[in-house]
Amino acid sequence: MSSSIDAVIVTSQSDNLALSVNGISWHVDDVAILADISFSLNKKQMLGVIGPNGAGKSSLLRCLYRYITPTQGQIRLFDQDISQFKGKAFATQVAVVQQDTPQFFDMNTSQLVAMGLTPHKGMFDGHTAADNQLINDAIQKVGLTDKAFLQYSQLSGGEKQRALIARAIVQRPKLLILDEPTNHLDIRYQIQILELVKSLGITVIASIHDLNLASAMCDTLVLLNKGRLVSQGTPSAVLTEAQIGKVFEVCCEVKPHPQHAKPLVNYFYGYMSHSLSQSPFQPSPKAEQDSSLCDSEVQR
Ligand SMILES: Nc1ncnc2c1ncn2[C@@H]1O[C@H](COP(=O)(O)OP(=O)(O)OP(=O)(O)O)[C@@H](O)[C@H]1O
Repeated sequence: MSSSIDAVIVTSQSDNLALSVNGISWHVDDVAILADISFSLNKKQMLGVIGPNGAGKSSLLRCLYRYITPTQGQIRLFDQDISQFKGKAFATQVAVVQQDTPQFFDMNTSQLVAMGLTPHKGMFDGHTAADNQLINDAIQKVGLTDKAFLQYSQLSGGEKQRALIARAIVQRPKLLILDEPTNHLDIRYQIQILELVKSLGITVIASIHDLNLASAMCDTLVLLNKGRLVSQGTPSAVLTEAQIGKVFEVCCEVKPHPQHAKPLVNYFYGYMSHSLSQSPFQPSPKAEQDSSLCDSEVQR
């Protein structure tokens, strides 16, 4: 009796799983860029990948979208090993907005966004009215309607980024992977673009440097350091003062955000890691009074 109930529960959990990463490592010349990383992600959740420069965020995302093949371990997407997907089938499931936007496409914004239709089309298929509607809607969602017929090369860095996100929207993936999508964006578009991708109702994985943005927008976070997974869980579980202090070597306090109550990180200036040069700032009086605000290894 109890075993049949267990079986039902196990089935429903795996049905809800978008991605499972099991013990992946990636070595280059015997150097472990990623080491023994495991985590899972439910469907329609937004996962933020965070960590300092060089932590392995882009390398992990590249494994997920098959740009690189892990040396060890397995990645399953919608309960299928990602290595078993045919190229076009994978492109109907997964869209990617990479960190380094290509500087030159000899096409205008609308033509670039239309490229998102490619995995869904045969070689001689033209655009239908519904396709054109999809393209125009995506361009409007990222705020580029007035730049729809401007050459891609003439867009600003942030506009290029938004055009590439519109292309990914048109691709209608089940999983959207974004490598530092907010890199070139001003604060309005950082919030707007992440709210937009969240509103698509699909599974999203994004590497994000801004911990407060990651906290506000993501359901779950993966914290990497030196190629290893330090922590995975809700923003409250991952973004603790101790963990941020240790991994990023900064001094901070974490409080509930006044609007959404998820962690809000306030950084203190004047505390430097031993490896860095003298800070131009003095420790804040509040931080100085309360030594618990700083990890002892970080505090001078
Ligand atoms: N093809 C490669 N060959 C050798 N080393 C590599 C390669 N790709 C990445 N690395 C190294 O792996 C480490 C992790 O790089 P990665 O780009 O994944 O980090 P990241 O967390 O995305 O960093 P950032 O926040 O600076 O973008 C870095 O030290 C990088 O130099």
